[in-house]
Amino acid sequence: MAFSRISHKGRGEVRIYESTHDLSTNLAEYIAEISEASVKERGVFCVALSGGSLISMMSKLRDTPYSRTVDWARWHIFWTDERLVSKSHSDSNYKLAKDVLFSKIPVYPSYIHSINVTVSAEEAANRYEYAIRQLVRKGTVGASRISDCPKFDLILLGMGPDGHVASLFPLHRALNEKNEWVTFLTDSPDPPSQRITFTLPIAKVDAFTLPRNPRESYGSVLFFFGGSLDALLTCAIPEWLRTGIVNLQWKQLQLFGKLLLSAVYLCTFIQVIERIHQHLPEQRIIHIHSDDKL
Ligand SMILES: O=C1O[C@H](COP(=O)(O)O)[C@@H](O)[C@H](O)[C@H]1O
Repeated sequence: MAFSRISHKGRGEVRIYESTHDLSTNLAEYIAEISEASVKERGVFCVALSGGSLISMMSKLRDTPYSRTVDWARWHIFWTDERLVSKSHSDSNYKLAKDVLFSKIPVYPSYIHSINVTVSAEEAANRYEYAIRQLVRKGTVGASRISDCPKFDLILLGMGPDGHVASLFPLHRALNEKNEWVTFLTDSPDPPSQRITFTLPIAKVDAFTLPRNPRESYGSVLFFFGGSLDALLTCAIPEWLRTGIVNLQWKQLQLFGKLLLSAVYLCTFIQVIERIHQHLPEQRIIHIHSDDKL
């Protein structure tokens, strides 16, 4: 299987695959290995999943040998984020994972820890955090040795085209949440607007993908605060101001704005990465970032 590795000074590595097929084959193998090791060590395997393209990349787990060899009855499944829609809605991360995976493999229904979407987003976040706290207390979910955080055996995160992971969006205030494990959004930049998400202290990042198209990504700085600066700049400057300025001035303003935003992003990025690195060796988190987004 062809893939190249980039190591990050003992802080995990990036694997770049030549095809989605190779990536999903290797991902299934990796998940099965971590599951086996966790069950051996702790008697259970606690995995947190995002929604999106990640789920189809996990679909090889339904096939042999995994359908027979994985100890499915020991799996506890969590969601890194959820959209506040009914569980039968096509936007539901729960529905996606259930349709593609969990209706096809013998996991215990009571070990599927989905997010309650019948209450307000705030209430749903509080209840989910409470449920996780109870499981940490019982020892089902591991506890961090260095922070007041749960330690899942594995967290699998996709990444949206704008660089969002779980429902943590670039520059959104949910990124500043330091105390809660789970928070909520009522103004998600991507619909649906109401979402529940793991916060940055839990959804730490240990793989760094360097986007291959520098024009779109503005280099590695935008790994987490990803996306197009043009789009962000357009959001940041009100319409009345943009239309009130002649084209030439607008070009200069764009350049100035880009420089300013780049500086702000760089500072914020460094801070976030420093914070993430404080916790890195503790928890396995895999980022899936497919190139066709770039
Ligand atoms: O909105 C979401 O998007 C991200 C990324 O999805 P992808 O299809 O672009 O990989 C997903 O990880 C997250 O769970 C979901 O709520």
